[in-house]
Amino acid sequence: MAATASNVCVSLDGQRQVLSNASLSIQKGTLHMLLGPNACGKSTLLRVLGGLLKPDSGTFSVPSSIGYVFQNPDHQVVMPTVAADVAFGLGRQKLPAAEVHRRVLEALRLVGMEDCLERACHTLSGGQKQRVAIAGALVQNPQVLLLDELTTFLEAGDQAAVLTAVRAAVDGPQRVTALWVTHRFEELTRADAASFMDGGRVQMTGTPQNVLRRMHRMKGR
Ligand SMILES: Nc1ncnc2c1ncn2[C@@H]1O[C@H](COP(=O)(O)OP(=O)(O)OP(=O)(O)O)[C@@H](O)[C@H]1O
Repeated sequence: MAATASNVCVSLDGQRQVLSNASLSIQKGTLHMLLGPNACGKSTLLRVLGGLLKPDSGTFSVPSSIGYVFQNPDHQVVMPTVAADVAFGLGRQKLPAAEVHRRVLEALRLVGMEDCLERACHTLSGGQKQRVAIAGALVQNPQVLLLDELTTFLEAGDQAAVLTAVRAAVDGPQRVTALWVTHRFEELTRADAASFMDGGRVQMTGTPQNVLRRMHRMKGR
């Protein structure tokens, strides 16, 4: 498994339980989608896996190299040009300039943005910016990508391009594992597996088709 959570409990405000024995297993090299109603705890579980929030109890296991991409790329794409932004994450590694260029280009190729190296970030569409944010995570060679509602603000064309970029990272030579939180049922068609959360715990994990069926049954009740 690339990432697991086992009986994770989190209470915020010192009392209300947001995660209640949440358990999840993500297979290596898969795109795994996490769905569920508003406020059921999806982002909180992602934050635990990303090491941003310490659970009250339970255990979790993720590799040391994780990339995290959030809903709003404006919070993550901070440099003036695409190349500078993607290279930003490599800054601490003090790599030779040629190596930085090679890795930036490779990451941009994966997300289909290699022709935009010198573009000013403020001229990009929302979806292009989101793909630059994904490249910024990929350039650091993560084993796992944690992706929180990447397409909420995007139109259909941009949404499809972002999904294709993540699929390329999962299917490419790096064989990245991706955990993708979404509200959009249509995105499930691009997933390898899915989990449905409700009430602070994972209620079901299975094929995207089975999870979709279960969600439709619940809606019909
Ligand atoms: N820092 C915080 N302090 C207090 N409550 C919080 C905090 N972060 C999240 N919550 C609450 O925890 C619950 C779960 O939030 P979370 O963001 O994990 O849900 P979600 O399933 O991702 O929701 P959505 O689909 O609406 O983004 C919500 O009731 C939310 O208001």
